[in-house]
Amino acid sequence: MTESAPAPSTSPATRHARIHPSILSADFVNLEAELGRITEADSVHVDIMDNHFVPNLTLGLPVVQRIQQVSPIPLDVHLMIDEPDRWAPGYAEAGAASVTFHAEAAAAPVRLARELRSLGSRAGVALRPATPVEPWLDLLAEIDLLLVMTVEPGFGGQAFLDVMLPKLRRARTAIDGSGAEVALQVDGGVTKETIVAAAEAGADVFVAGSSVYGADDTAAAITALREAARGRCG
Ligand SMILES: O=C(CO)[C@H](O)[C@H](O)COP(=O)(O)O
Repeated sequence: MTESAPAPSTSPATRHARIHPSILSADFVNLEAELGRITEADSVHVDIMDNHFVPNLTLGLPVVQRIQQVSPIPLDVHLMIDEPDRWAPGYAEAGAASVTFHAEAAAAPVRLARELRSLGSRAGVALRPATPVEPWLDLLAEIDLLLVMTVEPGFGGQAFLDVMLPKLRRARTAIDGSGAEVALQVDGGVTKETIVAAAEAGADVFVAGSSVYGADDTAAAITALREAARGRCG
């Protein structure tokens, strides 16, 4: 089993950009080799789509269990599925470092987050662009990761929605005020240009699909993202 990455710091002085390439943009026929292209990353972001919650279908638990066995870096699982209360614990049992479910889909999010933590994963909550962050700010102590989607979930290669920046700023202010150790993740349209505004708005974990896997030199792409965000997070 791959070791979990250390929990992100909430101190602005020590917070640093964490880059999570999304294998949604990888070659699904050669996943092990594709994982080997991103060993400089902090985690690999694994998008699970069920063709119900979003209009796309990707991987399921058996594939994630196998990825967990061969991945040189921790797994950051993002569940874009209905009924996460039923399915998410399986991904934690598989050894994922973090399991993020959608706020819009969970029936009992606090109970689910507690279950994921009890199974050894960090618990994340994801918000579609139109989902307000405010109801979740009282629950920060119950989660380890808040994912603000910067595209409509479902597909890679979309443009970053900069109208999400105020939501990120409000989330950052609340996280810093809460004292809770909660990573603030953005996903969708992250490039070495858009990462600057996202980092300045308070994000500290960046999911990047096309901008990493679309590059010939994935290591250089990861480094360029990290450098672009350096010193700006929070
Ligand atoms: O969750 C996702 C889509 O729902 C993907 O992780 C995201 O879109 C990454 O792809 P890109 O960086 O190309 O936008």
